[in-house]
Amino acid sequence: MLDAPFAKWIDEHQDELIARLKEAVEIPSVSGDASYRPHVVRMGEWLRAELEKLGAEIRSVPLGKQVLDGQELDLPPALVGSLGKDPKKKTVLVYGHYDVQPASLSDGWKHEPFQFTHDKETRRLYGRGSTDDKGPIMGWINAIQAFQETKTEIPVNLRFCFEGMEESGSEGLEELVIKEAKGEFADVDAVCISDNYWLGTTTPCLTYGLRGLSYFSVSISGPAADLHSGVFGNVVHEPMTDLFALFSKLVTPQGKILVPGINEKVAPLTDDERKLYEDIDVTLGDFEQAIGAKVTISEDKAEVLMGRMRYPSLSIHGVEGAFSGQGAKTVIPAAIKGKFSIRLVPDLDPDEVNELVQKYLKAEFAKLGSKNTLKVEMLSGGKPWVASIDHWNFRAAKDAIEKVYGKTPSYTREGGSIPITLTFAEALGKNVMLLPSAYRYFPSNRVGRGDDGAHSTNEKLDLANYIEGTKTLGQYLLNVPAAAASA
Ligand SMILES: C[C@H](N)C(=O)N[C@@H](Cc1c[nH]cn1)C(=O)O
Ligand SMILES: [Zn+2]
Ligand SMILES: [Zn+2]
Repeated sequence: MLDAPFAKWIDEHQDELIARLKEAVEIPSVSGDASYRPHVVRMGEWLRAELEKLGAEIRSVPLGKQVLDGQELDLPPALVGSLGKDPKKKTVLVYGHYDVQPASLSDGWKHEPFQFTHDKETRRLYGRGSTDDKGPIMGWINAIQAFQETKTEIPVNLRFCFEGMEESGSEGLEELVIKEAKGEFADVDAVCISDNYWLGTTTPCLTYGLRGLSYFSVSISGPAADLHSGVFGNVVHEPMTDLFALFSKLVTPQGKILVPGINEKVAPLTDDERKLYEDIDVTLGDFEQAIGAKVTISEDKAEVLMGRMRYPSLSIHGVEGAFSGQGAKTVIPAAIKGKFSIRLVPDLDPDEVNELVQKYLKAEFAKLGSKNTLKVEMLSGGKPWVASIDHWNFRAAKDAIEKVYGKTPSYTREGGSIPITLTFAEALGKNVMLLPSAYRYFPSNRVGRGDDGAHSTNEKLDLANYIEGTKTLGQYLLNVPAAAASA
Protein backbone atom coordinates (compact mmCIF):
# COMPACT_ATOMS: atom_id res chain seq x y z
CA MET A 1 0.00 0.00 0.00
CA LEU A 2 1.35 3.38 -0.98
CA ASP A 3 1.08 6.03 1.73
CA ALA A 4 3.43 8.68 0.33
CA PRO A 5 2.14 12.29 0.53
CA PHE A 6 1.85 12.53 -3.26
CA ALA A 7 -0.37 9.43 -3.32
CA LYS A 8 -2.54 10.82 -0.55
CA TRP A 9 -2.91 14.07 -2.51
CA ILE A 10 -4.04 12.06 -5.56
CA ASP A 11 -6.67 10.26 -3.49
CA GLU A 12 -7.92 13.52 -2.03
CA HIS A 13 -8.12 15.38 -5.36
CA GLN A 14 -9.91 12.82 -7.48
CA ASP A 15 -12.63 15.26 -8.57
CA GLU A 16 -10.03 17.68 -9.91
CA LEU A 17 -8.25 14.89 -11.79
CA ILE A 18 -11.51 13.62 -13.26
CA ALA A 19 -12.36 17.17 -14.39
CA ARG A 20 -9.02 17.33 -16.20
CA LEU A 21 -9.71 14.10 -18.09
CA LYS A 22 -13.21 15.37 -18.92
CA GLU A 23 -11.77 18.49 -20.56
CA ALA A 24 -9.36 16.39 -22.60
CA VAL A 25 -11.93 13.82 -23.74
CA GLU A 26 -14.36 16.53 -24.81
CA ILE A 27 -11.93 17.84 -27.42
CA PRO A 28 -12.63 15.46 -30.35
CA SER A 29 -9.05 15.17 -31.59
CA VAL A 30 -9.59 12.57 -34.32
CA SER A 31 -6.43 12.54 -36.45
CA GLY A 32 -7.79 10.37 -39.27
CA ASP A 33 -10.57 12.73 -40.41
CA ALA A 34 -9.70 16.00 -42.16
CA SER A 35 -12.77 17.78 -40.82
CA TYR A 36 -11.58 17.22 -37.21
CA ARG A 37 -8.09 18.65 -37.74
CA PRO A 38 -8.84 21.98 -35.97
CA HIS A 39 -9.84 19.96 -32.89
CA VAL A 40 -6.57 18.02 -32.95
CA VAL A 41 -4.69 21.32 -33.06
CA ARG A 42 -6.84 22.69 -30.20
CA MET A 43 -6.10 19.56 -28.16
CA GLY A 44 -2.36 20.13 -28.66
CA GLU A 45 -2.74 23.73 -27.48
CA TRP A 46 -4.74 22.63 -24.45
CA LEU A 47 -2.13 20.02 -23.52
CA ARG A 48 0.70 22.48 -23.96
CA ALA A 49 -1.05 24.91 -21.59
CA GLU A 50 -1.52 22.14 -18.97
CA LEU A 51 2.19 21.28 -19.13
CA GLU A 52 3.21 24.91 -18.96
CA LYS A 53 1.09 25.39 -15.83
CA LEU A 54 3.40 22.82 -14.22
CA GLY A 55 6.42 24.90 -15.21
CA ALA A 56 7.46 22.73 -18.17
CA GLU A 57 9.14 24.42 -21.15
CA ILE A 58 7.24 23.27 -24.23
CA ARG A 59 7.66 23.91 -27.96
CA SER A 60 4.99 23.13 -30.56
CA VAL A 61 6.94 21.73 -33.48
CA PRO A 62 5.35 21.82 -36.95
CA LEU A 63 5.68 18.48 -38.73
CA GLY A 64 4.87 19.51 -42.30
CA LYS A 65 1.88 18.65 -44.43
CA GLN A 66 -0.19 15.64 -45.39
CA VAL A 67 -2.92 14.92 -47.94
CA LEU A 68 -6.04 13.55 -46.25
CA ASP A 69 -9.49 13.07 -47.81
CA GLY A 70 -8.18 14.91 -50.90
CA GLN A 71 -7.15 17.98 -48.87
CA GLU A 72 -3.67 19.24 -48.09
CA LEU A 73 -3.48 19.75 -44.33
CA ASP A 74 -0.90 20.84 -41.78
CA LEU A 75 0.07 17.88 -39.61
CA PRO A 76 -0.78 18.52 -35.95
CA PRO A 77 2.33 19.81 -34.16
CA ALA A 78 4.34 17.61 -31.82
CA LEU A 79 4.89 18.94 -28.31
CA VAL A 80 8.51 18.70 -27.26
CA GLY A 81 9.85 19.99 -23.98
CA SER A 82 11.36 19.56 -20.57
CA LEU A 83 10.88 19.89 -16.84
CA GLY A 84 14.14 19.94 -14.91
CA LYS A 85 17.72 20.08 -16.15
CA ASP A 86 19.75 18.95 -13.14
CA PRO A 87 22.94 17.23 -14.40
CA LYS A 88 23.03 15.09 -11.23
CA LYS A 89 19.68 13.49 -12.04
CA LYS A 90 18.70 10.80 -14.55
CA THR A 91 16.52 12.01 -17.41
CA VAL A 92 13.35 10.17 -18.43
CA LEU A 93 11.55 10.84 -21.70
CA VAL A 94 7.78 10.49 -21.56
CA TYR A 95 5.85 9.88 -24.79
CA GLY A 96 2.10 9.88 -25.41
CA HIS A 97 -0.41 10.80 -28.11
CA TYR A 98 -3.17 13.36 -27.87
CA ASP A 99 -5.10 12.23 -30.96
CA VAL A 100 -7.82 9.59 -30.89
CA GLN A 101 -9.60 7.11 -33.12
CA PRO A 102 -12.88 8.19 -34.77
CA ALA A 103 -16.12 7.58 -32.83
CA SER A 104 -19.78 8.27 -33.35
CA LEU A 105 -22.93 7.56 -31.37
CA SER A 106 -24.33 5.60 -34.31
CA ASP A 107 -21.54 3.01 -33.91
CA GLY A 108 -23.37 1.82 -30.79
CA TRP A 109 -22.10 4.09 -28.00
CA LYS A 110 -24.31 4.37 -24.93
CA HIS A 111 -23.31 8.04 -24.53
CA GLU A 112 -21.99 10.62 -26.96
CA PRO A 113 -18.34 9.51 -27.37
CA PHE A 114 -16.98 13.03 -27.00
CA GLN A 115 -19.17 13.82 -24.04
CA PHE A 116 -17.31 12.59 -20.98
CA THR A 117 -19.57 10.43 -18.81
CA HIS A 118 -18.72 9.53 -15.23
CA ASP A 119 -20.89 6.55 -14.29
CA LYS A 120 -20.85 6.85 -10.51
CA GLU A 121 -22.47 3.46 -9.98
CA THR A 122 -19.85 1.45 -11.88
CA ARG A 123 -17.09 4.02 -11.15
CA ARG A 124 -16.20 4.22 -14.82
CA LEU A 125 -15.12 7.14 -16.97
CA TYR A 126 -16.49 6.87 -20.50
CA GLY A 127 -15.44 8.69 -23.64
CA ARG A 128 -13.22 8.36 -26.69
CA GLY A 129 -9.60 8.68 -25.61
CA SER A 130 -10.33 7.95 -21.94
CA THR A 131 -7.88 5.05 -22.01
CA ASP A 132 -6.14 5.61 -25.38
CA ASP A 133 -4.26 7.79 -24.66
CA LYS A 134 -5.66 10.80 -22.84
CA GLY A 135 -6.06 9.00 -19.51
CA PRO A 136 -2.38 8.01 -19.36
CA ILE A 137 -1.22 11.48 -20.47
CA MET A 138 -3.37 13.03 -17.74
CA GLY A 139 -1.79 10.47 -15.40
CA TRP A 140 1.65 12.03 -16.00
CA ILE A 141 0.31 15.54 -15.51
CA ASN A 142 -1.58 14.50 -12.37
CA ALA A 143 1.50 12.83 -10.89
CA ILE A 144 3.69 15.90 -11.51
CA GLN A 145 1.04 18.16 -10.01
CA ALA A 146 0.80 15.87 -6.97
CA PHE A 147 4.58 16.11 -6.46
CA GLN A 148 4.48 19.88 -6.70
CA GLU A 149 1.48 20.31 -4.42
CA THR A 150 3.07 18.10 -1.75
CA LYS A 151 6.53 19.66 -2.19
CA THR A 152 7.91 16.26 -3.17
CA GLU A 153 11.10 16.68 -5.17
CA ILE A 154 10.88 15.05 -8.60
CA PRO A 155 14.09 13.01 -8.54
CA VAL A 156 14.50 12.91 -12.34
CA ASN A 157 14.60 15.39 -15.19
CA LEU A 158 11.69 14.95 -17.55
CA ARG A 159 11.57 15.31 -21.31
CA PHE A 160 8.26 15.22 -23.15
CA CYS A 161 7.24 14.14 -26.61
CA PHE A 162 3.50 14.21 -27.32
CA GLU A 163 2.13 13.75 -30.82
CA GLY A 164 -1.24 14.21 -32.51
CA MET A 165 -0.92 11.63 -35.29
CA GLU A 166 -0.28 8.28 -33.58
CA GLU A 167 -3.62 6.82 -34.60
CA SER A 168 -2.82 7.73 -38.20
CA GLY A 169 0.70 6.37 -38.57
CA SER A 170 2.76 9.01 -36.66
CA GLU A 171 3.49 10.95 -39.86
CA GLY A 172 6.37 13.36 -39.52
CA LEU A 173 7.46 12.28 -36.04
CA GLU A 174 10.35 10.00 -36.95
CA GLU A 175 12.40 12.84 -38.47
CA LEU A 176 11.74 15.00 -35.40
CA VAL A 177 12.85 12.30 -32.94
CA ILE A 178 16.01 11.65 -34.97
CA LYS A 179 16.77 15.41 -34.98
CA GLU A 180 16.00 15.86 -31.27
CA ALA A 181 18.17 12.87 -30.35
CA LYS A 182 21.02 15.41 -30.60
CA GLY A 183 18.91 18.27 -29.21
CA GLU A 184 16.12 18.18 -26.62
CA PHE A 185 16.51 14.42 -26.07
CA ALA A 186 20.32 14.34 -25.98
CA ASP A 187 20.50 13.70 -22.20
CA VAL A 188 17.73 11.11 -22.07
CA ASP A 189 18.66 7.98 -20.09
CA ALA A 190 15.44 5.98 -20.57
CA VAL A 191 12.05 6.25 -22.22
CA CYS A 192 8.66 5.45 -20.71
CA ILE A 193 5.48 5.13 -22.77
CA SER A 194 2.08 4.63 -21.19
CA ASP A 195 -0.19 3.67 -24.09
CA ASN A 196 -1.15 0.03 -23.84
CA TYR A 197 -3.11 -2.32 -21.62
CA TRP A 198 -3.05 -5.03 -19.03
CA LEU A 199 -3.90 -8.49 -20.30
CA GLY A 200 -6.59 -9.26 -17.75
CA THR A 201 -8.25 -7.42 -14.95
CA THR A 202 -6.11 -8.39 -11.99
CA THR A 203 -2.44 -8.65 -12.88
CA PRO A 204 -0.49 -5.52 -13.86
CA CYS A 205 1.81 -5.75 -16.89
CA LEU A 206 5.08 -4.34 -18.08
CA THR A 207 5.52 -4.45 -21.82
CA TYR A 208 8.73 -5.06 -23.76
CA GLY A 209 7.48 -5.48 -27.31
CA LEU A 210 5.04 -4.09 -29.87
CA ARG A 211 3.92 -5.34 -33.22
CA GLY A 212 4.52 -3.15 -36.26
CA LEU A 213 1.89 -2.38 -38.85
CA SER A 214 1.45 -2.20 -42.62
CA TYR A 215 -1.94 -0.69 -43.48
CA PHE A 216 -3.26 -1.16 -47.02
CA SER A 217 -6.02 0.14 -49.23
CA VAL A 218 -7.13 -1.84 -52.28
CA SER A 219 -9.08 0.25 -54.82
CA ILE A 220 -11.00 -1.40 -57.64
CA SER A 221 -12.87 0.64 -60.23
CA GLY A 222 -14.53 -0.02 -63.55
CA PRO A 223 -17.96 1.39 -64.48
CA ALA A 224 -18.18 5.19 -64.79
CA ALA A 225 -21.05 5.32 -62.26
CA ASP A 226 -23.00 3.05 -59.90
CA LEU A 227 -25.21 0.67 -61.90
CA HIS A 228 -28.62 -1.03 -61.58
CA SER A 229 -27.90 -4.69 -60.81
CA GLY A 230 -30.99 -5.80 -62.73
CA VAL A 231 -29.82 -4.02 -65.83
CA PHE A 232 -26.06 -4.65 -65.58
CA GLY A 233 -25.71 -7.73 -63.34
CA ASN A 234 -23.89 -10.50 -65.28
CA VAL A 235 -23.06 -7.86 -67.88
CA VAL A 236 -20.09 -6.07 -66.25
CA HIS A 237 -17.13 -7.10 -64.10
CA GLU A 238 -18.23 -5.91 -60.66
CA PRO A 239 -15.59 -4.14 -58.53
CA MET A 240 -17.04 -5.46 -55.26
CA THR A 241 -17.02 -9.06 -56.50
CA ASP A 242 -13.37 -8.63 -57.52
CA LEU A 243 -12.55 -7.16 -54.11
CA PHE A 244 -14.19 -9.99 -52.18
CA ALA A 245 -12.41 -12.54 -54.38
CA LEU A 246 -9.10 -10.84 -53.57
CA PHE A 247 -9.83 -10.48 -49.87
CA SER A 248 -10.68 -14.18 -49.64
CA LYS A 249 -7.07 -14.83 -50.67
CA LEU A 250 -5.52 -12.84 -47.83
CA VAL A 251 -6.16 -14.84 -44.67
CA THR A 252 -7.96 -18.04 -43.65
CA PRO A 253 -10.72 -18.10 -41.01
CA GLN A 254 -8.10 -19.77 -38.77
CA GLY A 255 -5.95 -16.62 -39.01
CA LYS A 256 -3.30 -18.05 -41.35
CA ILE A 257 -1.86 -15.31 -43.56
CA LEU A 258 -1.83 -16.44 -47.21
CA VAL A 259 0.48 -13.76 -48.63
CA PRO A 260 3.63 -15.74 -49.53
CA GLY A 261 6.85 -14.71 -47.79
CA ILE A 262 5.34 -13.39 -44.56
CA ASN A 263 5.08 -16.45 -42.28
CA GLU A 264 8.46 -17.65 -43.54
CA LYS A 265 10.17 -14.64 -41.92
CA VAL A 266 8.88 -15.32 -38.40
CA ALA A 267 11.44 -16.88 -36.04
CA PRO A 268 10.61 -20.48 -35.09
CA LEU A 269 9.20 -20.99 -31.61
CA THR A 270 11.45 -22.60 -29.00
CA ASP A 271 10.22 -24.62 -25.99
CA ASP A 272 11.61 -21.98 -23.61
CA GLU A 273 9.74 -19.23 -25.39
CA ARG A 274 6.47 -21.15 -25.34
CA LYS A 275 6.88 -21.54 -21.59
CA LEU A 276 7.06 -17.74 -21.23
CA TYR A 277 3.53 -17.51 -22.64
CA GLU A 278 2.25 -20.48 -20.63
CA ASP A 279 3.41 -18.74 -17.46
CA ILE A 280 1.66 -15.40 -18.09
CA ASP A 281 -1.03 -14.79 -15.49
CA VAL A 282 -4.15 -14.61 -17.68
CA THR A 283 -6.82 -17.15 -18.55
CA LEU A 284 -8.71 -18.04 -21.69
CA GLY A 285 -11.76 -16.82 -19.79
CA ASP A 286 -10.20 -13.33 -19.51
CA PHE A 287 -9.99 -13.21 -23.30
CA GLU A 288 -13.53 -14.53 -23.74
CA GLN A 289 -14.83 -11.97 -21.31
CA ALA A 290 -13.09 -9.19 -23.21
CA ILE A 291 -14.39 -10.43 -26.53
CA GLY A 292 -17.86 -10.95 -25.12
CA ALA A 293 -18.13 -14.41 -26.73
CA LYS A 294 -16.32 -17.74 -26.91
CA VAL A 295 -14.80 -17.20 -30.36
CA THR A 296 -11.03 -17.46 -29.88
CA ILE A 297 -9.28 -19.31 -32.72
CA SER A 298 -7.48 -21.53 -30.23
CA GLU A 299 -8.53 -22.74 -26.80
CA ASP A 300 -4.93 -23.01 -25.68
CA LYS A 301 -4.06 -19.91 -23.65
CA ALA A 302 -0.42 -19.83 -24.83
CA GLU A 303 -1.51 -20.06 -28.49
CA VAL A 304 -3.98 -17.19 -27.98
CA LEU A 305 -1.27 -15.06 -26.36
CA MET A 306 1.23 -15.87 -29.10
CA GLY A 307 -1.37 -15.06 -31.75
CA ARG A 308 -1.51 -11.61 -30.30
CA MET A 309 2.11 -11.07 -29.31
CA ARG A 310 4.67 -13.08 -31.31
CA TYR A 311 2.98 -13.88 -34.64
CA PRO A 312 1.78 -11.54 -37.38
CA SER A 313 -1.93 -11.11 -38.02
CA LEU A 314 -3.99 -9.87 -40.96
CA SER A 315 -7.31 -8.10 -40.31
CA ILE A 316 -9.84 -6.80 -42.82
CA HIS A 317 -11.26 -3.49 -41.62
CA GLY A 318 -13.82 -2.17 -44.06
CA VAL A 319 -14.89 -1.12 -47.53
CA GLU A 320 -15.39 2.48 -48.64
CA GLY A 321 -17.95 3.05 -51.34
CA ALA A 322 -20.01 -0.06 -50.61
CA PHE A 323 -23.72 0.07 -49.91
CA SER A 324 -23.96 -0.07 -46.13
CA GLY A 325 -27.36 1.40 -45.31
CA GLN A 326 -30.56 -0.30 -44.32
CA GLY A 327 -32.93 -1.78 -46.87
CA ALA A 328 -32.18 -3.71 -50.05
CA LYS A 329 -30.62 -1.31 -52.51
CA THR A 330 -29.91 -3.16 -55.77
CA VAL A 331 -26.78 -1.29 -56.72
CA ILE A 332 -23.49 -2.31 -58.31
CA PRO A 333 -20.95 0.10 -56.77
CA ALA A 334 -18.74 1.57 -59.48
CA ALA A 335 -15.62 1.94 -57.37
CA ILE A 336 -14.74 0.59 -53.98
CA LYS A 337 -11.78 0.72 -51.63
CA GLY A 338 -11.12 -2.13 -49.21
CA LYS A 339 -8.89 -1.65 -46.16
CA PHE A 340 -6.82 -4.26 -44.39
CA SER A 341 -3.70 -4.30 -42.25
CA ILE A 342 -0.98 -6.69 -41.23
CA ARG A 343 0.52 -6.55 -37.72
CA LEU A 344 4.24 -7.20 -37.96
CA VAL A 345 6.70 -9.00 -35.69
CA PRO A 346 10.48 -9.25 -35.92
CA ASP A 347 11.83 -9.72 -38.75
CA LEU A 348 9.02 -8.26 -40.84
CA ASP A 349 9.73 -4.85 -42.29
CA PRO A 350 6.77 -2.72 -43.53
CA ASP A 351 8.43 -1.88 -46.87
CA GLU A 352 9.27 -5.52 -47.56
CA VAL A 353 5.74 -6.54 -46.59
CA ASN A 354 4.41 -3.87 -48.96
CA GLU A 355 6.37 -5.42 -51.83
CA LEU A 356 5.10 -8.92 -51.00
CA VAL A 357 1.49 -7.72 -50.78
CA GLN A 358 1.65 -5.68 -54.00
CA LYS A 359 3.14 -8.58 -55.95
CA TYR A 360 0.68 -11.13 -54.57
CA LEU A 361 -2.49 -9.08 -55.01
CA LYS A 362 -1.57 -8.07 -58.55
CA ALA A 363 -0.94 -11.73 -59.43
CA GLU A 364 -4.22 -12.83 -57.82
CA PHE A 365 -6.12 -10.03 -59.56
CA ALA A 366 -4.71 -11.12 -62.93
CA LYS A 367 -6.10 -14.62 -62.26
CA LEU A 368 -9.63 -13.16 -61.94
CA GLY A 369 -9.68 -12.14 -65.61
CA SER A 370 -11.43 -8.89 -64.70
CA LYS A 371 -11.30 -5.78 -66.90
CA ASN A 372 -11.54 -3.53 -63.87
CA THR A 373 -8.59 -1.52 -62.56
CA LEU A 374 -6.72 -2.38 -59.36
CA LYS A 375 -4.64 -0.06 -57.18
CA VAL A 376 -2.94 -1.26 -54.00
CA GLU A 377 -1.42 1.32 -51.63
CA MET A 378 0.32 1.01 -48.28
CA LEU A 379 -1.22 3.92 -46.35
CA SER A 380 1.09 3.69 -43.34
CA GLY A 381 3.85 1.49 -42.00
CA GLY A 382 5.48 1.02 -38.62
CA LYS A 383 8.21 -1.38 -37.50
CA PRO A 384 7.93 -3.89 -34.65
CA TRP A 385 9.96 -3.38 -31.47
CA VAL A 386 11.28 -5.70 -28.77
CA ALA A 387 13.41 -4.57 -25.77
CA SER A 388 15.43 -6.15 -23.00
CA ILE A 389 13.68 -6.21 -19.64
CA ASP A 390 17.03 -6.52 -17.89
CA HIS A 391 17.41 -2.78 -17.31
CA TRP A 392 16.92 -0.38 -14.38
CA ASN A 393 14.06 1.26 -16.28
CA PHE A 394 12.02 -1.95 -15.99
CA ARG A 395 13.12 -2.50 -12.39
CA ALA A 396 11.95 1.00 -11.38
CA ALA A 397 8.54 0.28 -12.92
CA LYS A 398 8.30 -3.24 -11.46
CA ASP A 399 9.00 -1.89 -7.96
CA ALA A 400 6.38 0.85 -8.47
CA ILE A 401 3.76 -1.69 -9.52
CA GLU A 402 4.58 -3.90 -6.54
CA LYS A 403 4.27 -0.93 -4.20
CA VAL A 404 0.96 0.33 -5.62
CA TYR A 405 -0.76 -3.02 -6.32
CA GLY A 406 1.12 -5.45 -4.09
CA LYS A 407 1.56 -7.71 -7.15
CA THR A 408 4.44 -8.62 -9.43
CA PRO A 409 3.72 -7.62 -13.05
CA SER A 410 3.50 -9.99 -15.99
CA TYR A 411 5.98 -9.20 -18.76
CA THR A 412 4.10 -8.91 -22.04
CA ARG A 413 4.43 -7.99 -25.68
CA GLU A 414 1.65 -5.78 -27.02
CA GLY A 415 -0.32 -6.79 -30.10
CA GLY A 416 -0.94 -3.17 -31.10
CA SER A 417 1.52 -0.74 -32.61
CA ILE A 418 3.16 2.51 -31.56
CA PRO A 419 5.26 3.24 -34.62
CA ILE A 420 7.65 5.68 -32.97
CA THR A 421 8.84 3.27 -30.25
CA LEU A 422 11.57 1.66 -32.33
CA THR A 423 12.76 5.10 -33.43
CA PHE A 424 13.18 6.13 -29.78
CA ALA A 425 15.14 2.95 -29.09
CA GLU A 426 17.40 3.32 -32.13
CA ALA A 427 17.86 7.09 -32.36
CA LEU A 428 18.47 7.58 -28.64
CA GLY A 429 20.19 4.24 -28.06
CA LYS A 430 18.38 3.96 -24.71
CA ASN A 431 16.03 1.49 -23.05
CA VAL A 432 12.36 1.96 -23.85
CA MET A 433 9.61 0.53 -21.65
CA LEU A 434 5.83 0.45 -21.90
CA LEU A 435 4.10 0.97 -18.57
CA PRO A 436 0.36 0.41 -18.98
CA SER A 437 -0.59 2.23 -15.84
CA ALA A 438 -3.37 -0.20 -15.05
CA TYR A 439 -5.69 1.28 -17.61
CA ARG A 440 -7.78 -1.70 -18.48
CA TYR A 441 -8.48 -2.78 -22.00
CA PHE A 442 -10.53 -5.73 -20.91
CA PRO A 443 -13.81 -5.12 -19.13
CA SER A 444 -14.00 -5.99 -15.46
CA ASN A 445 -16.01 -8.77 -13.91
CA ARG A 446 -18.60 -6.32 -12.66
CA VAL A 447 -19.97 -5.49 -16.05
CA GLY A 448 -18.54 -8.22 -18.18
CA ARG A 449 -19.22 -6.64 -21.55
CA GLY A 450 -16.87 -7.01 -24.45
CA ASP A 451 -17.54 -3.68 -26.06
CA ASP A 452 -15.68 -1.12 -24.00
CA GLY A 453 -12.11 -1.23 -25.21
CA ALA A 454 -9.77 1.17 -26.89
CA HIS A 455 -10.63 1.77 -30.58
CA SER A 456 -14.05 0.29 -29.88
CA THR A 457 -17.44 1.57 -28.78
CA ASN A 458 -17.92 2.71 -25.17
CA GLU A 459 -14.21 3.19 -24.51
CA LYS A 460 -13.76 3.67 -20.79
CA LEU A 461 -11.31 3.93 -17.98
CA ASP A 462 -12.11 2.58 -14.55
CA LEU A 463 -11.77 5.38 -12.01
CA ALA A 464 -9.71 3.08 -9.79
CA ASN A 465 -7.30 2.52 -12.66
CA TYR A 466 -7.04 6.24 -13.40
CA ILE A 467 -6.15 6.93 -9.78
CA GLU A 468 -3.87 3.94 -9.11
CA GLY A 469 -2.31 4.34 -12.56
CA THR A 470 -1.45 7.96 -11.76
CA LYS A 471 0.23 6.79 -8.54
CA THR A 472 2.15 4.10 -10.45
CA LEU A 473 3.59 6.65 -12.88
CA GLY A 474 4.59 8.88 -9.97
CA GLN A 475 6.13 6.05 -7.97
CA TYR A 476 8.05 4.89 -11.06
CA LEU A 477 9.69 8.33 -11.31
CA LEU A 478 10.50 8.22 -7.59
CA ASN A 479 12.12 4.78 -8.02
CA VAL A 480 14.39 5.71 -10.92
CA PRO A 481 17.41 7.00 -8.92
CA ALA A 482 17.69 3.87 -6.73
CA ALA A 483 17.04 1.47 -9.61
CA ALA A 484 19.64 3.21 -11.78
CA ALA A 485 22.18 3.32 -8.94
CA SER A 486 21.92 -0.43 -8.39
CA ALA A 487 22.38 -1.21 -12.09
C1 LIG B 1 -1.21 0.62 -28.88
C2 LIG B 1 -1.71 2.02 -29.22
N1 LIG B 1 -2.49 2.51 -28.14
C3 LIG B 1 -2.56 1.99 -30.49
O1 LIG B 1 -3.75 1.85 -30.39
N2 LIG B 1 -1.92 2.14 -31.67
C4 LIG B 1 -2.58 2.07 -32.94
C5 LIG B 1 -1.64 2.70 -33.95
C6 LIG B 1 -2.14 2.85 -35.34
C7 LIG B 1 -3.38 3.03 -35.80
N3 LIG B 1 -3.29 3.17 -37.14
C8 LIG B 1 -2.05 3.12 -37.45
N4 LIG B 1 -1.35 2.93 -36.35
C9 LIG B 1 -2.88 0.62 -33.29
O2 LIG B 1 -2.17 -0.28 -32.83
O3 LIG B 1 -3.84 0.39 -34.06
ZN1 LIG C 1 -2.68 4.74 -28.12
ZN1 LIG D 1 -4.96 3.65 -30.31
